Amino acid sequence: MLKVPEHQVAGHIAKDGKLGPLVDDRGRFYKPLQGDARGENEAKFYESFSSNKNVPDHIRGYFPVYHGVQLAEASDGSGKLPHMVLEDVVSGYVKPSVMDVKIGSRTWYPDVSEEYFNKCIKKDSATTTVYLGFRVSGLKIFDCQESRFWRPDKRVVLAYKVDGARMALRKFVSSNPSADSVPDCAYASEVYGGSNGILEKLLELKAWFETQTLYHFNSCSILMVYENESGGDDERRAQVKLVDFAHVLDGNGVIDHNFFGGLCSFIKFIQDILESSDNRCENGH
Ligand SMILES: O=P(O)(O)O[C@@H]1[C@@H](OP(=O)(O)O)[C@H](OP(=O)(O)O)[C@H](O)[C@H](OP(=O)(O)O)[C@H]1OP(=O)(O)O
Ligand SMILES: Nc1ncnc2c1ncn2[C@@H]1O[C@H](COP(=O)(O)OP(=O)(O)O)[C@@H](O)[C@H]1O
Repeated sequence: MLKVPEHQVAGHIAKDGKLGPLVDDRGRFYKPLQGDARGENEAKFYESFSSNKNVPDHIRGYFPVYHGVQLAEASDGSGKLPHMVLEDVVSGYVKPSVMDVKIGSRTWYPDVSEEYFNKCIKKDSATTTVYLGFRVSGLKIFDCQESRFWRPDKRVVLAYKVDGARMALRKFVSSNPSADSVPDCAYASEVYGGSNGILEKLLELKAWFETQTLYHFNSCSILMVYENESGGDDERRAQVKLVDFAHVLDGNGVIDHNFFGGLCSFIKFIQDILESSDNRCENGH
């Protein structure tokens, strides 16, 4: 039986009779193909990527595993529709904190319709996309002090300016994300830092983007996840995955400078948070 994902933070959501993704209880995420070119384009990307021998193995891990397209009962009650069957990135997490960050200083790309171009330009300038090369698209953080999830309204998230984006990235690794007080960044060193942390993963991705010319990842997001349930091994299981390939184009031998630049800018924000939280620990507060 498919159900609405509990931890989806952005994009089209399967509620109020709308079309959106579903999950099963075996770790799979079913993303419906939208009735326009977007769905087909994304499925085409997954097909191409899965069989592309030029993608290094260590880079594949940054993408959800693709299990093909299957007919499934759509969330909007319209009957059976084709869905891309993907690895559910948050399955197996008990209390995941999740954040979706759309990378790039523009979401439009050559040859889009004037209508789409105008829509993108408007959103890109109203958010931090143009200025920072990324924008926070959605987040849901487990507040360990309050023992509940905290999720700001979508309109609030899309209104973040530079300080808002920085604050969200600090809150993401804090034990007090919903408080009005300063986020404590209590988990920065475990989640962003360390050899299994998010920064290391982003740097590995960056190294690939320095030279890869296979694809241009327009309007694509980095999904960050980690666990808040304290298990025996204290493992945060921090993950970085790229999602949303509805607007990916062939790279045609050209570097994806839009994604690469945004990724570098994003990395700098994470490094700054790590540095400032390290200094706080060293100073004893
Ligand atoms: O429908 P909206 O206004 O929520 O916009 C969607 C965006 O949500 P946002 O408001 O930026 O959080 C959404 O952004 P996210 O995936 O949420 O970052 C997409 O841009 C989506 O367009 P597409 O599927 O990428 O072509 C956008 O969908 P379309 O409006 O293009 O269908
Ligand atoms: N493979 C996945 N596993 C788990 N969650 C996912 C996966 N893909 C997407 N999501 C969730 O769905 C949200 C929207 O995904 P996205 O592919 O951007 O959809 P849309 O095309 O509707 O914008 C993401 O922010 C994330 O929360």
